[in-house]
Amino acid sequence: MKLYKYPAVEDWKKLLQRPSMRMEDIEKQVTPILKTVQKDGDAALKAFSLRFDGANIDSILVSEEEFSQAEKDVDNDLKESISIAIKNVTKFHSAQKTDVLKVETMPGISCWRKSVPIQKVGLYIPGGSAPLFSTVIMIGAPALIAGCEEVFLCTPPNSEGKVHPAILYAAKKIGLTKVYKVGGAQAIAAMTFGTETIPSVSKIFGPGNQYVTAAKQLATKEGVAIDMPAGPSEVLVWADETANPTFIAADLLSQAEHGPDSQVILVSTSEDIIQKTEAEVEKQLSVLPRKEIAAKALEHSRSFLMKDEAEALKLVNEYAAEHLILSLDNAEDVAEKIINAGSVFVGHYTPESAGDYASGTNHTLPTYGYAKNYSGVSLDSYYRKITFQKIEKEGLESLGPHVERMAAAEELDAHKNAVTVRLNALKD
Ligand SMILES: NC(=O)c1ccc[n+]([C@@H]2O[C@H](COP(=O)([O-])OP(=O)(O)OC[C@H]3O[C@@H](n4cnc5c(N)ncnc54)[C@H](O)[C@@H]3O)[C@@H](O)[C@H]2O)c1
Ligand SMILES: N[C@H](CO)Cc1c[nH]c[nH+]1
Ligand SMILES: [Zn+2]
Repeated sequence: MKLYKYPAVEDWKKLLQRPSMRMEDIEKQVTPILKTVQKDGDAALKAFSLRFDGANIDSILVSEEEFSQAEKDVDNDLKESISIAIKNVTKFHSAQKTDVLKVETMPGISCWRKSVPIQKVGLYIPGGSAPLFSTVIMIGAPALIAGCEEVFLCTPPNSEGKVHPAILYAAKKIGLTKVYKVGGAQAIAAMTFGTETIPSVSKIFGPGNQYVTAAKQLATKEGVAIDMPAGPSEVLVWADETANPTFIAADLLSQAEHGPDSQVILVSTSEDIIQKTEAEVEKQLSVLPRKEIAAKALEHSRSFLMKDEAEALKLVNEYAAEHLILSLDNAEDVAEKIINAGSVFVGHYTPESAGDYASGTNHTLPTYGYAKNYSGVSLDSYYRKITFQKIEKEGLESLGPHVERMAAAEELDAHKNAVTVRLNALKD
């Protein structure tokens, strides 16, 4: 991790850049995949699975037998942990339900807003470099809590054409039994256009690599909604002199190990903490099974020595990290001042991994600085909010003349007439 001491504000934008490929370059690779799936359907899905995953797929839909085998292959300890994760995620997301909001804006005029679940949603579960069964819980459980009618998931097969048993186990455990063996941009294309086997959906959820994320963004041009751009994982740790370098190094490596295009950032006003953390990162990295992946991510990761807390706060908000860890003595106070982040982990004993798996918050979060304008997945992501209104006769009598006047001023006589004919009827 390269260290930048007291970086000048005018250099921040460049120094805080993510390592991802340029969108135009990825689009060039992804667009032909989308077009081919739109044209050739299942045949294209099978061909891309062979090309990108080395898998020969017979049936794209996971069978009952595969689910039963998965049940046997997942050990009881892991089943217990999955249950706890489901319980906490369900508890946090169920609490996000809101009542119908009804307001009488004037006597005789009622306006209300109701959350209505999106009917057809497709979930993408990453599986290229690690089988992220925790994502099944994160984006599957809220879909069911919200009451979405059709919910299914797509995930890449391994080279034997199989889906990891924990993905199938977690899916069945939360009540999802339609799983399609297809990954990457081709899965996003299938959920966008539909194929012989996979139905098209109204909204696509789920994180993924740069190809998946670019495909999701392109899917929006076809009228499909997406949760958000949730690409390669990132974490920013802001640590003061009370932080423990062993903890911080572990947190940084936890996201660096996701992929070579992940990025981790350390911010501190203490050079001593930065140096000790760098040493710990080297030590812990050397024994990590995924050390090659993590080492690549560290090549474009950075440490920033800042002159004071105010400057550090500005830099942290400018980066808009997917995950922000506040390893600070006054972490709770600082948390109040965070305006750009996907999810914030407050205090020395809040590892980011807890949120990845089981504390209750959602791990599907905006990356690449999109935390400036997008939220992570929550129960709300599965609803549309529909507004309603009912106007009684007395309400129209008091509001109607104002609407007539405004419509006339906009020179929209038909709008005005829709009120006038009713007011005239009331006078008769
Ligand atoms: N932001 C979030 O909320 C969040 C959450 C979990 C994971 N993630 C990220 O998700 C990503 C998962 O990535 P992954 O690769 O392990 O799995 P993945 O399932 O996203 O992607 C695997 C697929 O990528 C496609 N692919 C691979 N190389 C390709 C190429 N050259 N051209 C076109 N397509 C290609 C293949 O079809 C393959 O099936 C990681 O970057 C991880 O950090 C993000
Ligand atoms: N850190 C990822 C989100 O960026 C989520 C995850 C799943 N499993 C492990 N981690
Ligand atoms: Zn993670």
